[in-house]
Amino acid sequence: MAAPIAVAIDAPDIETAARWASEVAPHVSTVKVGLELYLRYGPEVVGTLRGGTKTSVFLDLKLHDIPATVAGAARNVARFKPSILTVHAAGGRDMIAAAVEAAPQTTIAAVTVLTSLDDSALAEIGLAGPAGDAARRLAVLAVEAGARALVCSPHEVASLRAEVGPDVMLITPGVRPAGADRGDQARVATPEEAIAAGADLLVIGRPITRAADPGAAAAKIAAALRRVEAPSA
Ligand SMILES: O=c1ccn([C@@H]2O[C@H](COP(=O)(O)O)[C@@H](O)[C@H]2O)c(=O)[nH]1
Repeated sequence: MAAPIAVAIDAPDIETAARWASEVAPHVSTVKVGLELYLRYGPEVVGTLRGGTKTSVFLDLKLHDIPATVAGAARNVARFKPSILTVHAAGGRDMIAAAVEAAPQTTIAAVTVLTSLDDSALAEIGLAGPAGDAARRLAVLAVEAGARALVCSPHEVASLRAEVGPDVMLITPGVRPAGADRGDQARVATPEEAIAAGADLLVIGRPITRAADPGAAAAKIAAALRRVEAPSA
């Protein structure tokens, strides 16, 4: 079975994106399209990756605007049937509810606190921290507004799970295999730690896509996750 990994296909062009996606597709459940590709190619990139791989396509556009504008945007992209669409929880209750209502066939995932932010970055932008507390506050708000999925760092998975229960999908970027470069990510953990904490879907980009062999890198992480899920096997 494909591992619960969404590979972040943050590629400079659609040819590279299609190559990475087809290499990782045998090993993972999902490929993720973000702003870099979507702003260049629009819906074409969703069709290309879905057609070439048969994996789910997660559209990580992190919508954040007034409710009417987000509703319109969510309605438009829902036509391309992404499995998941992200909005920023900080857009507020009405904005999240508007996205959920506008895209009933798509799982709306609310981004709590970006995994690139640490406590001092949060203080600088005036968001009451620490990050774990802010993520919990935003998670509760988002779920009350109708979101069925949350994006958080692996560090917050256990406390969010306790807060929102078993039915909300917890999606974690900020995942780095042991020894991998953390780059611009601040709140990180290994794939094994994230899955053991109870994450449903791990978002992993550069540790896979920038490897010499992305397919082999994805297969190696998928195998490590299987060992966590079935420790006695
Ligand atoms: O809080 C967040 C929300 C989204 N992301 C996205 O996940 C990937 C992570 O890529 P890596 O190369 O594994 O760092 C990227 O597409 C981000 O836009 C996130 O990192 N943190």
